[in-house]
Amino acid sequence: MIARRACFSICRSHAVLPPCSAIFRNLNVVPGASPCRVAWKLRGPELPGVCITARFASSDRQMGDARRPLAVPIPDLDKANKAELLRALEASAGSPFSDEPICPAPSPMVIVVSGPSGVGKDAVIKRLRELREGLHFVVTATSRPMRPGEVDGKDYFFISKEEFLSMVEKDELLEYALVYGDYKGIPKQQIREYMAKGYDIVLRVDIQGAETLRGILGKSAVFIFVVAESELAMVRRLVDRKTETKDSLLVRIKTAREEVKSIRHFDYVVVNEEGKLEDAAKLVGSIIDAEKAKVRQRTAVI
Ligand SMILES: Nc1ncnc2c1ncn2[C@@H]1O[C@H](COP(=O)(O)OP(=O)(O)OP(=O)(O)O)[C@@H](O)[C@H]1O
Repeated sequence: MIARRACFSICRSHAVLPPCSAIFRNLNVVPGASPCRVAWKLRGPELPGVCITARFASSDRQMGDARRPLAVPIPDLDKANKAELLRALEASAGSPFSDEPICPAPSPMVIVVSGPSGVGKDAVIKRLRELREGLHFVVTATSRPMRPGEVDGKDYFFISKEEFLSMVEKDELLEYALVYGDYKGIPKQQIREYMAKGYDIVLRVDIQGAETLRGILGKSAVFIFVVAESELAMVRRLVDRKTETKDSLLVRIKTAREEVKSIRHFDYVVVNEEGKLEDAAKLVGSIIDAEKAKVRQRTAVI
């Protein structure tokens, strides 16, 4: 490969040919042989991969006949062996075929998942986690008490109000808010660390958090709004979850009615229908795939 590149760059530099007789001598090729035949000799096993093609394009120009088409025989497609055919095609195309990727790998992206309380954001994310690799789900820091079944460091980092405020002071949070009396915030360090490792980042925030993040990240992140198929379904889920008091339930329902209006600020909406959690999680996965296939990628810098 190195030899190929070196040779190709010599050709591109339009090096004057007389010194090439020395090159020919080293390569055991008789100067004066027809360009085409020399090309074939040099592509033999003694010099695997050396690109002669481009050099002869240059040699032709040096000979003052740039318009003369290169006489490179392309063997019959159905008879030639593949390696021979590729070499002939390379010769005719004028430069070696690169096996470098045509498009660079997409850079890690930030996906913000939001929606009213009780629509199933956590449930969708949990399923997506099982379905897809290469995603890092940022663990939010919160000052709220742990719910039964939750695990510190997995569901949230459960910290005291004082610890939370100290993180705010040190500018260690990308975004934070006081939600229903408790602090919730996104640690920056975690995002940086995982983006550096090539992971896509999923942030799960409430509507207020999504608004703040839109101000910080703008178009550099993808914003997905999760909803239930109806208000009734959303309230049922909240009731069935049995995590709220009567009062907090009412606050969440009133807030949710307002929050649905902000749907227009998002890039995508995912309807998480009753009993169709799998479909909702897969749809989020498809959105990520579609974003990765975009010609103009979003590039978030945290
Ligand atoms: N598609 C679905 N069908 C039926 N139940 C669901 C579905 N999605 C989620 N749920 C259930 O609805 C309840 C609320 O879901 P979840 O806790 O994920 O909501 P959330 O949007 O994260 O809420 P919050 O913002 O209050 O934390 C949970 O008990 C969950 O198991």
